[in-house]
Amino acid sequence: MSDRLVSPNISDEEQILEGSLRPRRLAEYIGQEKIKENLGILLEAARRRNEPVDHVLLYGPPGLGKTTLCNIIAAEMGVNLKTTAGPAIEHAGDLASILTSLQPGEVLFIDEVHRLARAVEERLYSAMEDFALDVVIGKGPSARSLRLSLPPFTVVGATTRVGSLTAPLRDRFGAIYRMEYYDITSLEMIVHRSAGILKVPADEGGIKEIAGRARGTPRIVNRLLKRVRDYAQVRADGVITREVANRALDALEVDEIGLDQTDRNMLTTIIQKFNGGPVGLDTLAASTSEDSETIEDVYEPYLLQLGFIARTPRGRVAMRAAYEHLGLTPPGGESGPNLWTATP
Ligand SMILES: Nc1ncnc2c1ncn2[C@@H]1O[C@H](COP(=O)(O)OP(=O)(O)OP(=O)(O)O)[C@@H](O)[C@H]1O
Repeated sequence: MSDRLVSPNISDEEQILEGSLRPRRLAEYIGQEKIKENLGILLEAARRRNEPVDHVLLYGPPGLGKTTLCNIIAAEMGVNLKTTAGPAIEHAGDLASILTSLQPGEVLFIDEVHRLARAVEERLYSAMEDFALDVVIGKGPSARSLRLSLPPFTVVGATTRVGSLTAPLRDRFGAIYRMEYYDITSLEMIVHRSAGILKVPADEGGIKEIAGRARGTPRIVNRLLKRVRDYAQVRADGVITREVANRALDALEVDEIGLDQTDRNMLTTIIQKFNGGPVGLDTLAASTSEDSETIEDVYEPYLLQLGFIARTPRGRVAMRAAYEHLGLTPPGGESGPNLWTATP
C-alpha cells in the first residue's frame, strides 16, 4: 500500500522532495561498495576510450537507489538522461521514436524493464547490440523492412524481478549489478547526510534509532527522518535524539526492526491462520487483503532477508525468528528445532 510508512514505494509528493536528497555523483553515493567499485571502473574505462558505457542492469528491491545510480551514470559521463518505463513503451513505434531521439552517448533509463511488451523487447535487442533499428514500412505485400542506424547509447535497465527478464534481454546487458539492502552504518551515514541537507538537528542516538528501523532501505530512512522531524518539532524541542526518535517511531507503529502493522499481520496470518504454513502466495494475499505482486515485491524480500519467512515449493512458511519476534511460541516449544528448512 502506498500510504504505508515503511513501504519502499514512492509517493508523488516524495518524488518532488527526493530530488534534493539524491546523491549526484558516485563519490556521494553511500554503501553498495562492490557496485560502486565495479561501476567506477566501467565508467572510467568508457571515458578513457571515449565510448558510451556498456548497458547496465540494476536489480533489487524498490527504494535501494537504482534510479539514483542511473542518474549518477549519466552525470559521471557528462551526458543527458532520458527516462521511461517498461509499461510506458506500448508499441514498437514508441520505442522507435525514443531511440531515434537519442543523442550520441546518452543514457536511456528503462525502469521496470521486465514489463516491456514482447514486440518492443525484440526490437530492443538489435538496438542494444548493433545500434540499429529495424522498422517495417507499409503493410501487406508491399511492406518492407528498413534498418536505421542509431548513435551509440547506453541502456540502464532497472527491475525488482530479475527472474522475469527473458534470457535474450538479460544477455544484452554488459554489466549486471544486484542491489543489496544497506547495512546499518551506511544507513546512519544516509540519515546524517539527509539531516544535514534538510537542516534538522539530530544527535548520534537519534540517527541510529532511525537507521535501525528503516529496513535497510534509503527511501524509508529518508521518510522516517521526515516524520521524526515533524514529531520533534511538534512534541519536543526540534532536536532528534534517541528518545524523541523512539517515541515518534513507536507512535507511527514502526517497531525496532522496521516492521509495521502490515508485516505483523502477514506473519500472524501465516502463523495463526495457517499453522505456520506452508501457505500459497495467492491464499496469503486473499487472507491479508494485499495484492500478491505487492507481497512478493515489497513485503517479502525484507522478511526473507530477516529469516522470518521462507519460500518452500509448497508456499510460504513462518520461521522461528518470526515467532520469537512476535512473542509467540514456535512449534516444538522454546527450544525445539525449527520446523521448516528454508529453501532459497
Ligand atoms: N546510496 C545512497 N546514498 C544516499 N541516498 C540514497 C542512496 N540510494 C538512494 N538514496 C536515497 O533514496 C531515495 C530512493 O532512491 P531511488 O529512487 O534511487 O530508489 P530506486 O531503487 O530507484 O527505487 P524504485 O526502484 O522504487 O524507483 C533517493 O531519493 C535518495 O535520496
